[in-house]
Amino acid sequence: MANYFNTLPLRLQLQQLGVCEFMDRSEFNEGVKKLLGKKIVIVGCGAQGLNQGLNMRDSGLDISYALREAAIKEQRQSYKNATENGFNVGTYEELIPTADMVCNLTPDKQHTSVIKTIMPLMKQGSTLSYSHGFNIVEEGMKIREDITVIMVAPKCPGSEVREEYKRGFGVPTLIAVHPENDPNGEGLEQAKAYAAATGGHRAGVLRSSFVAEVKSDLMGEQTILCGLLQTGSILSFDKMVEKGVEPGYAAKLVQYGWETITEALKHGGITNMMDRLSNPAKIEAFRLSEELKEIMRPLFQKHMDDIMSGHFSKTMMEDWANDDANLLTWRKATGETAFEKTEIASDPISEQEYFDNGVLMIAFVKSGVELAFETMTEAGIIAESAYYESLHETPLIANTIARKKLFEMNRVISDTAEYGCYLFDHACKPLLADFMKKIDTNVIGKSFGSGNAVDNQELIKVNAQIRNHPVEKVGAYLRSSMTEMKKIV
Ligand SMILES: NC(=O)C1=CN([C@@H]2O[C@H](COP(=O)(O)OP(=O)(O)OC[C@H]3O[C@@H](n4cnc5c(N)ncnc54)[C@H](OP(=O)(O)O)[C@@H]3O)[C@@H](O)[C@H]2O)C=CC1
Ligand SMILES: CC[C@](O)(C(C)=O)C(=O)O
Ligand SMILES: [Mg+2]
Ligand SMILES: [Mg+2]
Repeated sequence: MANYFNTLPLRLQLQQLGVCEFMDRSEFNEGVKKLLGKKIVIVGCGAQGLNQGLNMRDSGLDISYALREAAIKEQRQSYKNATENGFNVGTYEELIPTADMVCNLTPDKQHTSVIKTIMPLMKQGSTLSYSHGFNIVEEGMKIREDITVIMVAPKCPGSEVREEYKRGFGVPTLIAVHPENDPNGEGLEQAKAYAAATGGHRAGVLRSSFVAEVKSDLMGEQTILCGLLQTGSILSFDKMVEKGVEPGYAAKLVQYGWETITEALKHGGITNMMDRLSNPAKIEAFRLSEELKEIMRPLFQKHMDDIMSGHFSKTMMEDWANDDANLLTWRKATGETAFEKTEIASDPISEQEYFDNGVLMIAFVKSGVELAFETMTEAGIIAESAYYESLHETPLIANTIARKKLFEMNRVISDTAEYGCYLFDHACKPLLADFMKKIDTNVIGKSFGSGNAVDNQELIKVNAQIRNHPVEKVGAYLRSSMTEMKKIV
């Protein structure tokens, strides 16, 4: 097999990268009707498998799980996930042959072996679904011509796919039909019904492509969503402790700080997050963010370039072949960091204090969201897709850190995302060494200071630059359709 994207002429590469149509809510008026009564078998009951299955069953669909025999025999966590939630569980041979749709929700590393095992069992004219484009695009997997191949990709960790659904909302979702596999022309209608079944239509659905999804997803997860939140967590915590802030307080400010400050982002963009600061603190956060953008831009561009060329995928697949040696080493090292090992203080921190004492964290979020958006759109990814993959998903990742720090984030995200997160973190921390030397507790751990007096012209200029960033423009438009979005903090 060869990287599918790299086999395309530039004309088609740009065409597939540019597939991105925001789908009006009225396009989902049929709801799940297209899949009602169909046998849907999910392979893999992990972060996405379990939570998508719960949502789809609650939406009225016939869901069961086909697990590998070892998982059933040893009653592994995936088996417990499925059976403890009352789902029918069987082997591939028992369930795949009668399935109308098979959802491959196993780890990306396993896709080629899983598809080779289940494809011969799939009935003529059935449908195969993915939630990430890696196997089709980066590995170039070929699927039997009679099988329809679709993608329904939540721009969200599996746990929050379920939590937002239970709140009566959903998560932004990219849907796609593989152009090489749509024999009956039914792929899009099936993908729409699947997205509605997960609740995605309540947050926003983009008609995308396998290429556009995989290239944007890899970039978002490696940079702003996981990589920079990991780097920012560790650097912010270490700086506070170095400067004498009580470690338990420092750990709590970071663990819950991302969720609190990005809740403001989720509802009102970078503008609203920055408006939660005093004028002097806002100007300082803006200054820090501009400096961070200048330092990190080459790294963001390198990650985008390596994703586009296939170099990232090649590097990660070399680790797959080496029994995930790097992934497991880096996962262990993350668990050994002082931030991860420090017990949080019991004293409460007010919602506003997370803003007042977290100016540096706000600068990290602003710089990372803007840089990821700018780098993706410069590389041909369309603004709506870049928004979902940067600004909107950051709070959803922050929710996982609030639960159990970086351990929880790296547990819930895919192994692919976790690997990319560590790659970024290892490169970014030394890049920010000189920047962090100048950081003091006035921007992380203690209040930036009282008073609100600033120079009018400077404030007007800063406010204009914040409000006029293109991510704010497309965000205001996309959030206007998120009428069921709920408060979390
Ligand atoms: N995690 C996330 O939030 C997101 C993930 N995705 C995509 O969703 C897909 C699933 O990822 P994710 O939910 O993180 O996966 P998880 O690692 O959480 O779960 C994988 C599941 O697959 C099973 N599994 C592992 N190896 C094999 C194998 N060789 N054969 C059969 N089953 C196997 C595991 O069960 P057991 O080991 O017990 O057999 C487990 O149930 C990926 O394509 C990912 O890129 C997309 C968006 C977000
Ligand atoms: C951010 C990581 C992710 O892409 C996701 C939750 O969307 C993943 O692969 O886990
Ligand atoms: Mg993602
Ligand atoms: Mg991903």
